[in-house]
Amino acid sequence: MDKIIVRGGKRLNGTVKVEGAKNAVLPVIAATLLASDGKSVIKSVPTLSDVYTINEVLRFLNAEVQFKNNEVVVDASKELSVEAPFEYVSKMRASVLVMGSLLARNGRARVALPGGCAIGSRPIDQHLKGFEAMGAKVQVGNGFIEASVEDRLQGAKIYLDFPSVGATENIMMAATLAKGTTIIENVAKEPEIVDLANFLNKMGAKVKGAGTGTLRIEGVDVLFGAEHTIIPDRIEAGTFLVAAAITGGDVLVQGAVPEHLSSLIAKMEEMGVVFKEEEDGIRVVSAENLKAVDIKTMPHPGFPTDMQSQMMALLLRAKGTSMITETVFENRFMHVEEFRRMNGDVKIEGRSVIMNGPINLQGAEVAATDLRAAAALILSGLVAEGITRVTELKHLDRGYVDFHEKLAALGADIERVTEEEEVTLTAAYVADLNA
Ligand SMILES: CC(=O)N[C@H]1[C@@H](OP(=O)(O)OP(=O)(O)OC[C@H]2O[C@@H](n3ccc(=O)[nH]c3=O)[C@H](O)[C@@H]2O)O[C@H](CO)[C@@H](O)[C@@H]1O
Ligand SMILES: C=C(OP(=O)(O)O)C(=O)O
Repeated sequence: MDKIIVRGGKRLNGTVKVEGAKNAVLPVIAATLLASDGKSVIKSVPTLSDVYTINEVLRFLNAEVQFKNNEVVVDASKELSVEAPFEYVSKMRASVLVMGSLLARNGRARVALPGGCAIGSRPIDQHLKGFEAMGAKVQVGNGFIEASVEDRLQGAKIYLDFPSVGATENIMMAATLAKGTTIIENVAKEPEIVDLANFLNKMGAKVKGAGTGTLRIEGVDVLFGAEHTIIPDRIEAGTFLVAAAITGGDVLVQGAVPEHLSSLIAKMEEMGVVFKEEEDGIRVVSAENLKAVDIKTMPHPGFPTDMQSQMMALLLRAKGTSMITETVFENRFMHVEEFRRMNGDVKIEGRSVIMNGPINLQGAEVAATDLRAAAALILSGLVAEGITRVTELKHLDRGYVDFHEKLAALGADIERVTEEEEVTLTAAYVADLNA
C-alpha cells in the first residue's frame, strides 16, 4: 500500500500546469457511445484511474477504445451491449452516466445500482425520473436498474428537484437522440455541463442553454464521432491555489480559468489571499495573516463541494472562527476525524463545521476518506510540524495526476513510497534529526 510522506514547512514557488477536468471527461467519454458513425477523438484527457475505469466500461459495452498521449479515441459504431456491471459502478459512480447514451442508442440499458459511498447515499432518482418522462420503463431489481423503451425515447418537459450534475448530463445525453424536443428545467450550470453540451453539438446534436438553468434539446436521428478538447480541471486548479496560499507561496496555476473559479477566488480574497490573473492562468501572489470566513457549498456558481475539504485545511490556518456548511452532500465531513488527528480542532454541528484558528497542525498518519480529502490532508501536511503520512491513495489517484510530483516540483518536501521504502526513509529522517 502506497503512502504519501510530507515534511511540513516549505513555501511553494513556481508554475504548475493543470490537467483536463475529470468531471468533464467522464461524461464526454460516456457520450461517445451515442455516435453510431465515425470515431470520437478526445484530447487533454488526464491519466486518472477513473478514466481507465470508464474506458473499461465502454470496452465491456463493445466499443473500441484507445488511450495514449492524453488522447482517447472511441469507435462505438458496432452494435453495443447494454449492461454496466457492479464491478465498474462500484469502483466509480460516474459509470452510471452510460445509461442515457445506451438507452438513447439501444432502447435499453442495464446498470448496477451504485449504492452508498463515503460522501453520502447519492441516489439517482432524478436521472430515472427524466428517462421515465421520455417514455422509458424503469425497473429496479436484483441490484440492477433496467430502463427500456419500446420504440424511441420521446422529447419531454422535465423539472429537476435539485440541479444534479449527473442527472442533467444523463438526461441531456438521452434527449439528443429522442423524437422531438426535450426541455429540462432547474439543471446544473457547472462548466462541465457546458463542455458536454459543446461536445454533443460537435457530434451533431442540438443542445441549447448549457450554462443556464434550462436546457432545450431537439432530438436528431443520428450522431457522429467528433473531436473535442476537455476543459481544464477547475478543482485541481483550485487545489493548487490553496496549496500556494497555505504555504504563503507564489505559484502560477497554468490553465486555471478565472470564470470557473470565481466563488473560490472570492472566498480566498476575503481571507486575505492576493491573486493576479495572468494570460495563461492565475497566480497566488501572497497569503499573509489569513482571516476566518464562512463558506456554504452550493451548486455552481456557488462554492463547490469538491473544494470543501481543501478549504477546511486552509481555514484551520486562518485567524478567528470559521464555519463551513455542506449543503450538497449529506455526509461529506469524514475527513474531519483525520484533521483532528493532526490537531485540527473542528467541531461538527449538523451540516456545518466550526473551527477556531490559527491552529498549529501536527504531522500524523491519516487516511484519505475520499479524493478531495486525500488532497486536503496532503495540503495540511505541507504546513504541519513534523511528518504527515497519508494512506488510502486510491482515492487520490481517481482525481489527481502526479499530485506529489507536482508539489515536489514547487518545492514541497514530499514523496510517495511503498510500505518497505517508508521504514528506511523514516529511519533516515530520525537519524538526520538526531545528528
Ligand atoms: C463525476 C462528477 O461529475 N462528479 C461530480 C458530480 O457528482 P454527481 O453528479 O453525483 O452529483 P449531483 O449533482 O448529482 O449530486 C448532488 C446532490 O444531489 C443528490 N441527488 C443527485 C441525483 C439524484 O438523482 N438524486 C439526488 O438526490 C445527491 O445525492 C447529492 O446530494 O457533481 C457533484 C456536485 O457538484 C460533485 O461533487 C462531483 O465531483
Ligand atoms: C466527488 C467527486 O467525484 P465523484 O462524483 O466521481 O465521486 C469529486 O470529484 O470530488
